[in-house]
Amino acid sequence: MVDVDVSGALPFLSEVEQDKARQQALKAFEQVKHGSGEGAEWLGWRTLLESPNDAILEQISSLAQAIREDADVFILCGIGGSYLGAKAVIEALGSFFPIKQDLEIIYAGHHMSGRYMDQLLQYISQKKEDGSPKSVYLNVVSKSGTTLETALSFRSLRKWMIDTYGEESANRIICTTSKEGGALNELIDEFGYRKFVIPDDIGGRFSVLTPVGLLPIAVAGIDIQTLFYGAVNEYQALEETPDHVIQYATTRYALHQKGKAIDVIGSFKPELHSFGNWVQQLLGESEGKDGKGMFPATTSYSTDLHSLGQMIQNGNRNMMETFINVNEATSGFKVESSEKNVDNLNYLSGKTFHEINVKAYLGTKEAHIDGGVPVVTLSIEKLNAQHVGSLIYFFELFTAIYVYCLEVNPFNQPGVEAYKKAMYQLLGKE
Ligand SMILES: O=P(O)(O)OC[C@H]1O[C@H](O)[C@H](O)[C@@H](O)[C@@H]1O
Repeated sequence: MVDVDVSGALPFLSEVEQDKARQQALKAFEQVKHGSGEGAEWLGWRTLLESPNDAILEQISSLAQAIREDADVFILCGIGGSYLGAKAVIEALGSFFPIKQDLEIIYAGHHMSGRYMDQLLQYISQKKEDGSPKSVYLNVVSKSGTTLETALSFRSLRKWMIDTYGEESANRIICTTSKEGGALNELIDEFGYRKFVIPDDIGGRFSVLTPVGLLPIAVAGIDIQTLFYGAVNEYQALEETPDHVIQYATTRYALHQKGKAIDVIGSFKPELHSFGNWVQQLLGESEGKDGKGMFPATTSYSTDLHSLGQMIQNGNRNMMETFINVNEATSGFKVESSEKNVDNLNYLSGKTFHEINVKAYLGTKEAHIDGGVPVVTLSIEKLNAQHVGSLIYFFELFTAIYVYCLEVNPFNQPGVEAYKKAMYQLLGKE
């Protein structure tokens, strides 16, 4: 289970403030549980875990295995909830550097850089060392099937696939979209592409445990059954004993009520950087409505202590901080001893980087609390598929509960349309 430590935030709140917020969080949890809150038609991310569909997990795993055996490159074409969850898990559990001979995952469709597309097409067109062409698979993910960034990139990539593989391209293109509607479904009908469905009752940012996230994650070689059942376990545990998630929601809500406007969400594990980006969308699109919500700012430590650390320590006191910790070391890499000790680092000889990093976390936490930043720490035991699955569901449930505390519908994102409207007008779309 995800562990929650709010002791670094409590000194900033009175008992009365905590009690009031706790009542609100308990009420919000009941709304989620009984589907009685606004937007309750979007609770499919819970039903998914209540009654797991092993057949779909199996189907995704075996397709992923076949792709892994044949592919050199797997392109995930999507934006927002259609790629952030997969990227988060792949980076959390994968390798920092490409492993030779291993399949390469490339992201596309998440911006409109022509230079990126140009270079991507050149890159996948390059021959392998033995002179043979690269084997490329393309997974386009779009719930609406109409998102401009994704659709534009898919148009170019699909053309490249057809030019390169001819009719066989149909076996190499996999579409993940809604059951019906959208341009993507028309292409699927016309060209017979393989299709995975995003359930109607699950919004993009809550969709990582559907084929949206699971196919790319499985293609990356991660055990999706373990990931999924890690989430199922967390779901079951929190239905029984929601104390941890309620504590975090209570604290964050009480701090927001006191004027905190930014939640700096950081980890001392750089492999969790993209996980922070996933949390950023999950919270940002859920809570940022009606003039309410905290800005979710993702940081990666200790890197950002050398850029944002000053701001967090002494800047405007309008922020709180959420640390995401992993208790167990992910490597035993050690500081070696040096005979001459010119760099004066021998006092650290024999220690692991993990041990030093833990001290950096503890020191940072202490300093930030002293500097007036309330701190909450969320911890998982190990960085593996099971615990990352737990963390995913923890954040999903937390988001729903916390946003209901604000009396906001967590599941829509009406504001995102504003820029699209203005952009399409400028582009002359009919
Ligand atoms: O999956 P799609 O329909 O392409 O949507 C991709 C993303 O774009 C939108 O503008 C939404 O704000 C996001 O919530 C969504 O995840």
